[in-house]
Amino acid sequence: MKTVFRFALPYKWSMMIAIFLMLLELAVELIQPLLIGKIIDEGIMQEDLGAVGLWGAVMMGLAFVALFSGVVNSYFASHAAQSFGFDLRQALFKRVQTMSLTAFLRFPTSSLITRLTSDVTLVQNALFMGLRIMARAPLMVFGSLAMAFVVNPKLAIFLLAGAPFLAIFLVIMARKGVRLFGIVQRRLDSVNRLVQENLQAVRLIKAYLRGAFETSRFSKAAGDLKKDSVHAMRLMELILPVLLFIMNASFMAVLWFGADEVGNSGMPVGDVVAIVNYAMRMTSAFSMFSFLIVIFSRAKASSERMEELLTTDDQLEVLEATDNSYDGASAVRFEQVSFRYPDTNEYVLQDISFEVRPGEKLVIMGATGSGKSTLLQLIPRMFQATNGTILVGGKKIGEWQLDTLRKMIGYVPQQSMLFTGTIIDNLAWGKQGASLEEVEEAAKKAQIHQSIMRFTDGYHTRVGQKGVNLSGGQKQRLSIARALIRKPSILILDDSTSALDVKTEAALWEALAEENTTMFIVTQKIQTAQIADSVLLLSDGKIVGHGTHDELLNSSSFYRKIVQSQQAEGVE
Ligand SMILES: Nc1ncnc2c1ncn2[C@@H]1O[C@H](COP(=O)(O)OP(=O)(O)OP(=O)(O)O)[C@@H](O)[C@H]1O
Repeated sequence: MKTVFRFALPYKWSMMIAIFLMLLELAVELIQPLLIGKIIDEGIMQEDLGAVGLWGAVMMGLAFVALFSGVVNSYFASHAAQSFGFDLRQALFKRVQTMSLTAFLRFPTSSLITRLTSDVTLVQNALFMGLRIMARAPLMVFGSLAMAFVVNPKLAIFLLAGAPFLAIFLVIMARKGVRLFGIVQRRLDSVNRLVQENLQAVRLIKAYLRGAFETSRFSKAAGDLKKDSVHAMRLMELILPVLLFIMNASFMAVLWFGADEVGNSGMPVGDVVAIVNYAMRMTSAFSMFSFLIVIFSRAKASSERMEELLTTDDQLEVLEATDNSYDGASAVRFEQVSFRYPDTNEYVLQDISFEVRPGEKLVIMGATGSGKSTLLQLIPRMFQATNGTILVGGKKIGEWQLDTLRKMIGYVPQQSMLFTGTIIDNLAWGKQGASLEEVEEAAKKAQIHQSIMRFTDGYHTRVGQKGVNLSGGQKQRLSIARALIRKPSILILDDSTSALDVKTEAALWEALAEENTTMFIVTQKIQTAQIADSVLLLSDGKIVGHGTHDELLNSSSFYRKIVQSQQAEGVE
């Protein structure tokens, strides 16, 4: 909890004022029964109306102090809790932004969403409730008990008798609560995951008529959430009846023994009334406890989940730079690189060595799952190579500042990803402060300018969520334009031209030829391989051929088979 509640420190003054006012409110409440006792003993029993008036006026005055303290306490408690929640959410979001892909594999997206939404809200509410009433419950219990002893120790002893049972019971329930609410939050992760997947795959689900199947999957996840929530809440609901039972037993003992003492030993009635009043206050404080235990168990479970995210150590290793200059000899060079994904045993890339010189175009081909995307992701250090060395501009990639390295690279992933907003927003996203001219220039090169101009609103056409109102080829070209706007020295196209027709693709290569950009192109199309400077053939994570189209035609049966299969399909 420490890491999470550190974010509350900047609001320590608001919290301290809130706590002070809470204590003031509490002190007033603790004095009230004493005054009731005085009204009875000095006023009613002595038939002294003046004393009733005096103590009554003091009670009213104190009630106003309590009212004022309560209102101002809420003001400061809300400020501290809301600001804490805001800062915590920002910090978590920032953490997610800087997290490596390795860490992303550890935290599924749905779980990240729950952590940034529901978990933050639960902890934020706990802080608010803490500042409003947390200290009240225990202090009210101890304060009432202490005051009861001041008034009449003989009767107060009955109130103390149940305390050890209550304390043990509450500790056990709090521990169980943290565990059970941790499970509830994980169930919420699963529900979020299903909602997210279903919303993303809405077309697929409709096309495959899998709506009913997905609904039943959702019912199962939501049912599990309900079952575990009910289980946790039922257990928590046990707290109040048990507390009330113990308190009522003490209460009865006070009344029974008190009545006896008033009759036989002349104990003042005011003492009994005051002790009964303290017992009632203790009971209400205990019922507050049951509520607080639920809130704090949930908050503890949630803060542990956030802490895991905030403290996960996944910094990419940065090597000491030996030389800052870009030697220009080779744009990218792999030296005996092997890679396996974190927490897996199998190497998906083995002993990969090749070199691409500045401005050259390398085409990577291979069967599905042969490691093409993985290889490309190593260049901008999305993942770190397990063995071997990768050099960019003659320098080990670990020696580059991550920002500098990534600024040099335009990366177009296999799946085009567009954000909700206009086309221009999406393109300018590639480079902060890009001008309209730069956007248009990139769009022209990516062969998408004319399509954009055909839209009624041109560059200001709104793109639906994930680009739902655009064709696959349009999305791909917009993604390429977004990468080109950065004027990258290295352009990585991971099967990003698959939806383009032959003519458009040829026009794209022609436009890109004017740039001195080093290109890595994953494709299945032989036409693209023909215009590349070299072709790298991958099979099961190993290089099985490397050379120009003509060289491979002579040397590689693997390559000839690809060519023949495309000729057979009439692609050439
Ligand atoms: N996050 C991951 N964790 C573990 N293994 C992974 C992960 N991503 C990919 N793999 C495995 O790595 C291997 C190579 O995958 P990769 O996506 O690089 O292949 P690819 O050649 O690009 O395939 P495709 O042409 O189908 O996109 C596959 O066996 C895949 O199962």
